[in-house]
Amino acid sequence: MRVLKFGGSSLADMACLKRVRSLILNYGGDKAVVVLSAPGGMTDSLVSLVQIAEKGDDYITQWDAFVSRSEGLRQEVESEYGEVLDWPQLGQLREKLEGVKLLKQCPAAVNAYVISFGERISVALMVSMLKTHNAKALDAAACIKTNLEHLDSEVDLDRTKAEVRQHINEKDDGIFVMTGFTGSNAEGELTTLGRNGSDYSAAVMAASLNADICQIWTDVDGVYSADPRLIKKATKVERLSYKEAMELAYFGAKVLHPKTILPCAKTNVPCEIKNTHDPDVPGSLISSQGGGDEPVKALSSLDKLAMLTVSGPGMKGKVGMAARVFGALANDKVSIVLITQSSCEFSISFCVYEHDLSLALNALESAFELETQAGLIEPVEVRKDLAIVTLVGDNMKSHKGLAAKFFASLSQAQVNVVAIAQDSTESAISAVVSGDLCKDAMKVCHENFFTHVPSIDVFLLGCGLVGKELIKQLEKQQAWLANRNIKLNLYGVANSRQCLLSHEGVAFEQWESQLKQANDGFELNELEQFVKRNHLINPVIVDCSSSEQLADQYTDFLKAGFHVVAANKKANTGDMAYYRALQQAAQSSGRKFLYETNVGAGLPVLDNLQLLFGAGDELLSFSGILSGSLSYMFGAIEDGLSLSEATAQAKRNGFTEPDPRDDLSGTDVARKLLIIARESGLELELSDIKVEPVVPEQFAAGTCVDDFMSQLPELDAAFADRVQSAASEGKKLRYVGSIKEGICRVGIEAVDSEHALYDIRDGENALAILSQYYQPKPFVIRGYGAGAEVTAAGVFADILKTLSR
Ligand SMILES: NC(=O)C1=CN([C@@H]2O[C@H](COP(=O)(O)OP(=O)(O)OC[C@H]3O[C@@H](n4cnc5c(N)ncnc54)[C@H](OP(=O)(O)O)[C@@H]3O)[C@@H](O)[C@H]2O)C=CC1
Ligand SMILES: N[C@@H](CC=O)C(=O)O
Repeated sequence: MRVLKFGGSSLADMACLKRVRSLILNYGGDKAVVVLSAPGGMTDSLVSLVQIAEKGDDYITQWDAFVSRSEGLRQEVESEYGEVLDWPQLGQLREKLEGVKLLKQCPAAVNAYVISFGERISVALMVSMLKTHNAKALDAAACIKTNLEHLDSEVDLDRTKAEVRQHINEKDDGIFVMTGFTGSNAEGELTTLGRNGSDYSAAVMAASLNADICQIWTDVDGVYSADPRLIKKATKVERLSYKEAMELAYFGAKVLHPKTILPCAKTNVPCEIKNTHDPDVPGSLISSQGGGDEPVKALSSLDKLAMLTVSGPGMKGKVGMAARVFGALANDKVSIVLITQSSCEFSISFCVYEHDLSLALNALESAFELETQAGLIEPVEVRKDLAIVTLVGDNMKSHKGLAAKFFASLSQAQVNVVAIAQDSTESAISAVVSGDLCKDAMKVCHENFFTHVPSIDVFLLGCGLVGKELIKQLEKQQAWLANRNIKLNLYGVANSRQCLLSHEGVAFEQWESQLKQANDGFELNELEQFVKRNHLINPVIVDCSSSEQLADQYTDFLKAGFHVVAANKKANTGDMAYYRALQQAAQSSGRKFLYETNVGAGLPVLDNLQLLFGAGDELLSFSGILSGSLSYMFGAIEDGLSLSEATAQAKRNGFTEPDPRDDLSGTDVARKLLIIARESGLELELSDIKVEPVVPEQFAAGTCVDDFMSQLPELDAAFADRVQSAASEGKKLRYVGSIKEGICRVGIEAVDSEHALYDIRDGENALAILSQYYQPKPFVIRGYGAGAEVTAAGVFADILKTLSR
């Protein structure tokens, strides 16, 4: 014997009904009980008719639509399969609705009658469609026995078993078609099993008949690792235990009615979820064996919850307080979703559905009226808009560290945990979180437990030389990233005037033209809204501008939950208080502030220094060439170029700062030296760095870049003389930064062929770090220290570092 249940979406129209007919014939075998829901959307129409009638309003438009849909289905069936017998009496239904309208109220028994009408229509249609196969209608009211409640009633399994066996005996073959969602009480009155209760009807029938299987046919392939509407990457779970299925159904897996599993579990009947539209795809099988070694099977979430906390001195050590709290709620039929209690017994917190909140508050108010007056119980504390995220898996008990991973994931998603609960069998861990963060929590947990494809969500500010090259590299590396299971999305690009944000991700081939059409410039608020709306969990602001105004906002970026990756050196060379504030903001927000390219462009300078200092090393002294453009220019001048020609060439090569005066004034090198000094623990300001500029200070002041470049030839002769005079002594000029005994200097040095920096030219940087661990020979880093490619590559590497803990 098999039990097959078809939901409303599988019965929505004639095409669906015909598909279900053939599924019954293919999957039902010789002997099957088929349980049917109402045609999709029909129960909603009936509920709405009751609501309109209860207000005493005219419902004729809705009624006509209901009749036309029902009669339309009947005509279609009759034209192909002959007369539909036992067609439900629409006239009687109308009479009931008229009564409701007149009285402006709908007794529960009448309500049950009206809202269960759709199932009767489905059964009448299907029995007719299967009359050639001798299908018989089975009266659910005669079989399924419930408690006295008319709505949302509970099935009495023992009585039902006895009744079912009266109607179907072991020897009977054939197809029995039964209405889902309904039963009858001890008074013989019609009852309903709660919305979507047809699954429950099917499970009860399967249990009563000790069926071989209970198949729930629906519009999805099975139970998913998370709700696929929330998590696009959710995957089907092929095998589950009854317990896993129950936890999932209870905590929000919409594919299963929470009450469905218990009857099957009690009688050890396997339950299979199958897709009506894709029957060949294997479904999810729920059985006592469960299956699979994975410690975590799925994640579920439940929203629209409120948490109530009952507390006060009268709670402590008082026997029976919990019983009174929950007794009061049970009396008023408030369902409790989750409970936690503090170990000091001072308070009990629990979650209820928001629609039950006022009922719960009233119940508690009357139960504890006297204690509240006496100050023994505090007024009940309420938190609304909450959700529960639950991790489910029978094998969790044999794996350590899953709870830690769960809570680390929530923290990674910047989600605060309001309360937690774990069942003693360790097959479910739940966290109560703010409702608006539920999707973020689900996304990160799903990523960490199932897909293992972490995402990085980039917003690029500044798309000049370095920024543009970065976009090229991001595009080029997409396949490399995909191979390593990393999803790197570029969600926004901005220049100083415009900001392009795209929900689908900025198209690599079109970003320039699209940015041109964007209206306003970058605003942090807008970016925050964008991240919220799109539930992005690893947002990174990448600053490839040289804007001071952006650098001043980094602490706000970090506090707003963004990682910050900066090629821009202005933030780290602001005043010392801001430098400290940045480190502090990164630490307290749990977000990263990364700026490897601030010194040596793509060379691994700062990372190495931080690791060395972290391991207890101390800087003794530093000396090096820190400017790629000056390294290039000084070499080019040795080869015969003038200062102005060499500067223009360095600019064309992308080695100079956006304003080359920053290089020639020594400011850019001073900034880098200051950053090295600060990283090594010196508390200095930019003004503390002693700077000898390449060009006189007054020469650079006041003019714009173009004027400066056109006036620069005035200095060519004097500079050529200086280079020449060094050469006559066998020396070369190098622009060197040094730290000795806490004093930082940058300036031109003439070095001979024995000097380590003699050969450093063509854009190369060289850094010699003499430290406690690296002496008497220093730790040396050498390589190209400027240029769009190496810098963008360094920025890219920083972006990838946001994934590491
Ligand atoms: N070149 C190199 O080798 C290295 C450079 N760097 C650093 O990289 C940064 C970028 O250099 P580079 O690419 O040459 O500079 P560019 O001048 O080529 O590009 C700067 C970009 O920043 C944009 N921008 C300016 N202000 C803002 C703002 N408020 N909001 C958003 N965008 C803004 C500009 O927009 P618009 O066009 O509208 O002005 C432009 O797109 C600099 O800070 C530099 O010090 C670091 C290491 C090495
Ligand atoms: N202008 C800078 C670029 C890197 O920071 C340089 O020349 O080194």
